[in-house]
Amino acid sequence: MTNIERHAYDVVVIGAGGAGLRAAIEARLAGMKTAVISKSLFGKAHTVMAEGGAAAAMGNRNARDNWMVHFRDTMRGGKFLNNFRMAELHAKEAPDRIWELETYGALFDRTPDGKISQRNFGGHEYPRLAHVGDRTGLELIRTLQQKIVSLQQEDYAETGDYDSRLRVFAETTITEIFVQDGRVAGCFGYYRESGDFVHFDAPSIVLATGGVGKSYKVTSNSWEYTGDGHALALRTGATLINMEFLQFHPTGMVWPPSVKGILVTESVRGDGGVLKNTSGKRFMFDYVPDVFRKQYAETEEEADRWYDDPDNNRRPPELLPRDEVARAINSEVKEGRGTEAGGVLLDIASRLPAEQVRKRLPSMYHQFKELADVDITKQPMEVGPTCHYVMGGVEVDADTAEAAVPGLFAAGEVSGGMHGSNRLGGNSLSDLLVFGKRAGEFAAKFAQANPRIRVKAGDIEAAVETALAPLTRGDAGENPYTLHADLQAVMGDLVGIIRRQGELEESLTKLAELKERVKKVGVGGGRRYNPGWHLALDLRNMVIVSECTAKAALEREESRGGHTREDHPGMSSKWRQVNLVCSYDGEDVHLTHKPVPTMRRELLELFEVSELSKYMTDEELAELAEGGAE
Ligand SMILES: Cc1cc2nc3c(=O)[nH]c(=O)nc-3n(C[C@H](O)[C@H](O)[C@H](O)COP(=O)(O)OP(=O)(O)OC[C@H]3O[C@@H](n4cnc5c(N)ncnc54)[C@H](O)[C@@H]3O)c2cc1C
Repeated sequence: MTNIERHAYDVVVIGAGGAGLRAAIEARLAGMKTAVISKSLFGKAHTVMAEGGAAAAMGNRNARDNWMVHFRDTMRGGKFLNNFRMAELHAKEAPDRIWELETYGALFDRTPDGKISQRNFGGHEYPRLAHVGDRTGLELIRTLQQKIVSLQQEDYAETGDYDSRLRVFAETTITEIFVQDGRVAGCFGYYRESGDFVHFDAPSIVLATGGVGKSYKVTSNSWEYTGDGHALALRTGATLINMEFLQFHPTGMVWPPSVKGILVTESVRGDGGVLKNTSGKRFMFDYVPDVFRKQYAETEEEADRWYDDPDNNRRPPELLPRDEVARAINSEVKEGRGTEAGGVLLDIASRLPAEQVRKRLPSMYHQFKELADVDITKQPMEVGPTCHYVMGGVEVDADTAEAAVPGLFAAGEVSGGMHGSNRLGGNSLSDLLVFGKRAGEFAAKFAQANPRIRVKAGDIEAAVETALAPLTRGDAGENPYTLHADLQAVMGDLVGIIRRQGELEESLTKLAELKERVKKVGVGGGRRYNPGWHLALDLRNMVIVSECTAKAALEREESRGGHTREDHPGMSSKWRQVNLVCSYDGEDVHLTHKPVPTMRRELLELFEVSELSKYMTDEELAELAEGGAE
């Protein structure tokens, strides 16, 4: 019989990025015995890579900023498909979450008068991103870890055991969540180093596993982003929404090939960097869509004046939301005005003195110097779109972060709804703080009200069998690395930044083949640190999540945010009313249409009717007018 280490907790948090750590802190503060589990080393989560900052309407740089402006910007960025309640809570609570981080010991950059500094970012009307140079995620993770350690020290003082109430399980991958009596009962996984199995009985589980980018070849995401939380949720009977919406960040490195996809932070543009094609033209002025025309400058002179006088000038078009900039770069390259490596030029060298570039963008300076031998204080960077963020995710209740299965919660990038069809830069770090806290709080409440159930031995045995299957097949099975490359080719070539009906249909045929091949994946060697085995298990998740994206992308016949259909180029107000919901029957993904929740009236009134008319149907506008003109 296989040896399995068994634990019992009140709350188990899967994921130790910003969302997971914030949730774990909250659950422990509520007195719950909490485990936090991380596939990677503790501290190496994706959050650590975040560069630009966390968006929160603190009004430190411009006193006109407030939650209503932030809410408006977020809804505009998401093209009105956002779960409005999530966007509202996020805008209202983000400042408190940032100030709270200071009480945990975070050291943000400062304004001359000593407040937390805030920088400009695409789609944000005012400077709003609290930051630490271009290494904000590092400080965020450092601070949250420090808080965890301080809580463990308190527990040690009381119980003599650091892990008595809050324990970290690093380099531990969860492969299964168990549901019993209609609610969550526990989860199962393996230690990456030893390959030994571990099981947790727990009434509440928080998914905080991040995104899905590793299904794409050109991506800013790290090896961890294999959609595990998305797939775990589906397999427990929970649902995903908005999976067709993937953010292709406009500026990833395009050269040299070995580093293709690595992120070039939007802060470069926020701090004055401009995009040019190979003829030297600042091309973004040609790509301002009608819905944004009023807010963006029409000439280079006005755009340049905005940096010093934002109240009397309109923003540079380089700071349009990411989907717009990514599509513009894609068009320039396609029309032959890109570089040989398939990118365009991002110039900060001619815009800021060298010492300012090094001070404000130290990571970018080193990244280009070390990886591409380019000195960005002297030369432009070569950049192009890279798969960066998934807007889609676990369908949750906005206030409690609870998924469709009782006891299952989700926060951070793995959850869906908050960002609609496109996320604004900086809104992820604030999202994971706001909803990480909420998920921890409500997971704790659920655990208080629902006793632990002991997972049935048969369910655990089945999980062991599934985990061991690739090793049992051995080298005779399908090679996981080949399968991964094939999956990335399908997703990159057929479900990429610009989508077409025929290609999406082809992707589904190919994904069905891949799904069968993944069932036959095999690896040699044993359980002790075996990356081939780890990938074999991850593929099971990637292939289901990719099916969700491809099916939803085929279904949605319009272009909106992170979903561009060449054959349906415009936004459709009918489609704005629809969320595509994915469920899973153990074999196939199924799609259903669900109405997008209707925004409360006082929130609708934050927008001019002329703006709403760009998004809403005539019936919706008539209804709004009937309610009385305000
Ligand atoms: C280069 C880069 C720069 C960015 N810059 C910004 C920025 O400036 N501002 C901003 O708002 N956003 C930024 N983002 C986006 C943002 O960093 C992420 O969306 C966010 O950090 C996600 O946080 P999270 O807590 O949801 O997930 P993560 O921080 O990725 O954490 C996921 C955790 O889940 C664990 N995990 C995954 N699967 C399993 C499993 N099966 N079992 C156990 N553990 C598992 C991982 O090990 C990890 O601990 C950036 C992203 C990148 C890639």
